[in-house]
Amino acid sequence: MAGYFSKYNSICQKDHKERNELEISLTNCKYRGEGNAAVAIALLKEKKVLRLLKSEKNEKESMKREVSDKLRRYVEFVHTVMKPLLSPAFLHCPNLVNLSVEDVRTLNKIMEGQRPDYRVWKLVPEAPTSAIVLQDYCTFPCTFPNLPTEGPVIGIEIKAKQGFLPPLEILPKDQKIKASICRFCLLQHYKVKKGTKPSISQYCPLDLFSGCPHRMKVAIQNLFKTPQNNLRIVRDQEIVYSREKKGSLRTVFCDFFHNSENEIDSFALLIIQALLKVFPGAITSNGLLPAIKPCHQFCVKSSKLCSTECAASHVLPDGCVLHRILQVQQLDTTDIANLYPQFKALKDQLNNGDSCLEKLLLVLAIHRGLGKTERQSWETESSFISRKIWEFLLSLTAKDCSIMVVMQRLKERTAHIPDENVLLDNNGRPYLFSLGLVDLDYKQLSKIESAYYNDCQAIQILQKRSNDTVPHKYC
Ligand SMILES: O=P(O)(O)O[C@@H]1[C@@H](OP(=O)(O)O)[C@H](OP(=O)(O)O)[C@H](O)[C@H](OP(=O)(O)O)[C@H]1OP(=O)(O)O
Ligand SMILES: Nc1ncnc2c1ncn2[C@@H]1O[C@H](COP(=O)(O)OP(=O)(O)OP(=O)(O)O)[C@@H](O)[C@H]1O
Repeated sequence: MAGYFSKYNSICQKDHKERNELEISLTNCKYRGEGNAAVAIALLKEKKVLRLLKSEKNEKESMKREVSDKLRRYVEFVHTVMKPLLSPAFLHCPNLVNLSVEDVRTLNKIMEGQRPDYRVWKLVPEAPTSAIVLQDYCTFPCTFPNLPTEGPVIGIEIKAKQGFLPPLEILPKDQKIKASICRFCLLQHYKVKKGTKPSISQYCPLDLFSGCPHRMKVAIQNLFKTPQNNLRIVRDQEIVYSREKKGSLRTVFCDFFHNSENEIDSFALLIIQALLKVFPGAITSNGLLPAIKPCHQFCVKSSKLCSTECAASHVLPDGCVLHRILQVQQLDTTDIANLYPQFKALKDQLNNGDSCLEKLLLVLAIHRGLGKTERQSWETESSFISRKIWEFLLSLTAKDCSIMVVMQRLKERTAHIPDENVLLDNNGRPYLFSLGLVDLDYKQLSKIESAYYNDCQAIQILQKRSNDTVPHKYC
């Protein structure tokens, strides 16, 4: 096959992890969490995570057999597309491993009683399979040996979601509302109605991506209040705070800080620092992506605490993880409302619909026109639309990925710890930290139709809820 999937076929072979390097046993493995597509099991000694794909209970045998192809694609996609786009500073490339039926049986046993009810309609079939081995981002990488740390290791996962609004002028008349309510907030009522969300989240991604410490703090406090699948906290490799486990945050932070005053605020400040930390290796000097558009956007749900002066001075610094994610998210320049009809027209033009288009997209990989809003001189109308589709899919991955932050108190600040791995609390006391990105799946073409459909449904529901056009009535 043409394109990056064939070009980088060797990556998987080279990085193939030996099964005997991993201890898959009831004592060494712990359920770490799951999403719609995959389940993650922590390997405690190895400080790795096994990511297994799930399938629907009645899925066809042939679909189950595709697991290893899907994972190979995943590894190649992360290595050749997402790593350069989101920066090698935030990604370690995953490996593939083959698992026997006994391994899967053991892993399923470990998951028993741990999985949330609303996820069990999918499972890991009891059969030999492949899985992905990732670094456990709730522990420190092995390149951080023997540092003077103490107290618990706290891992935080933030699924930040879409951090910008599409410009009003590009939206069709019946979708103008999308310029005043962000996609995350827009979809909330629809998801609650469908039963996939328990309640309306108080979190607004525009606050988190604002770069304003005030608004970011509100975003994090709201994540604490309604974590849904947007916030998880792991303490010493054990999940202690999530949608399913909402205990006391004070207990979570017990022994974590140098002193025990205002732990929750102090923790929010450390997270903000981590999210705004500049990693020299992540500064976008390579010109791969266009500059981000201003991030001072407000949706009807976002916090209004940021003053005018503050809005002018607070930006996401180039080289921080939020900046980089937002850049990739903003590859979506046309909005699905405009892209979907173009996608349908192009599919009709092509003889072989989806599969032909898939091939067209795969050769794009990291294209020299990436992110350009206008059609380039070398592009035909259909190659321009293919690029827009490809950009939308890349952007979708960045809108759905999770940021993993891990922290531990440092007894002292030693010279050989790089600045980029140290956070300071309000009293200037140091914490070791590290950061990574997970859930970087390649999004299939079918996502274009579902994204369009979901937006239309969500708009309808919102409009039904209130015929009043005053924006705050929507929430
Ligand atoms: O489109 P969204 O915003 O509803 O995102 C979906 C997520 O919803 P949520 O983050 O909970 O709001 C959804 O998450 P959940 O299943 O709700 O945990 C998935 O991540 C889904 O991706 P995929 O189908 O697994 O590839 C996500 O779908 P896509 O990002 O692939 O569209
Ligand atoms: N490398 C890792 N280190 C630590 N935890 C991880 C790692 N990879 C995954 N996890 C945990 O497992 C959960 C599920 O993994 P992942 O997000 O890849 O599943 P998914 O099904 O693709 O999710 P989604 O529904 O969001 O698409 C994550 O939300 C995270 O809590």
